[in-house]
Amino acid sequence: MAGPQTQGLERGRFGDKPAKVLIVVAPYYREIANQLLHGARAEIEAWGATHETAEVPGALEIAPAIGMAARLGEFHAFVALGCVIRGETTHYDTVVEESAHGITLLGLQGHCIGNGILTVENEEQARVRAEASGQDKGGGAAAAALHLLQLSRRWQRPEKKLGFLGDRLGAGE
Ligand SMILES: Nc1c(NC[C@H](O)[C@H](O)[C@H](O)CO)[nH]c(=O)[nH]c1=O
Ligand SMILES: CC(=O)[C@@H](O)COP(=O)(O)O
Repeated sequence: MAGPQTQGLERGRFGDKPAKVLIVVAPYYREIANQLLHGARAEIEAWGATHETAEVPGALEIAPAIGMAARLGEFHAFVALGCVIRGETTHYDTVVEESAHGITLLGLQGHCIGNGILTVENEEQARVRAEASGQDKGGGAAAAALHLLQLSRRWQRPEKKLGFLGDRLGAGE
């Protein structure tokens, strides 16, 4: 399993209805993006979930794209993939901070999102972190998103599924 081994949460299939994951990738550095995608897709499939992929121009567009897709209600979890490499100006700081901030805001709205946007000094640092056979940050981001989905499903109260009837029956009190 990619990423930190979260205690008590193992890869679990999501019942008979596989989870549907949207990967939003910014292929600003195409080869790095491909490595991240490879790791993320392998991890999602290991969880018994399905995936679709959407490309955006750069890391700053990832959170807006996820926000648009989340409003469709078609996907259960999201994975953000990209690579930001420091240049000569302070633009790096803007791209790094705002791309992460946008993802955090969406997560705080209850969306299950894993952040696999690399923020590095050079392409070698990116390569080591992107390779599925290396640090596999793409797989780690996918695992994080699916852990959040697993938690959300664990915490869903049965009466919530019953709706009005559950409230009337006082379930869960
Ligand atoms: N420098 C990098 C960027 N910059 C582009 C921005 O993300 C954005 O697409 C642009 O400002 C238009 O809104 N993006 C990356 O993903 N990686 C970089 O290193
Ligand atoms: C992360 C960036 O925005 C950076 O690649 C842009 O490079 P520069 O700061 O040299 O314009």
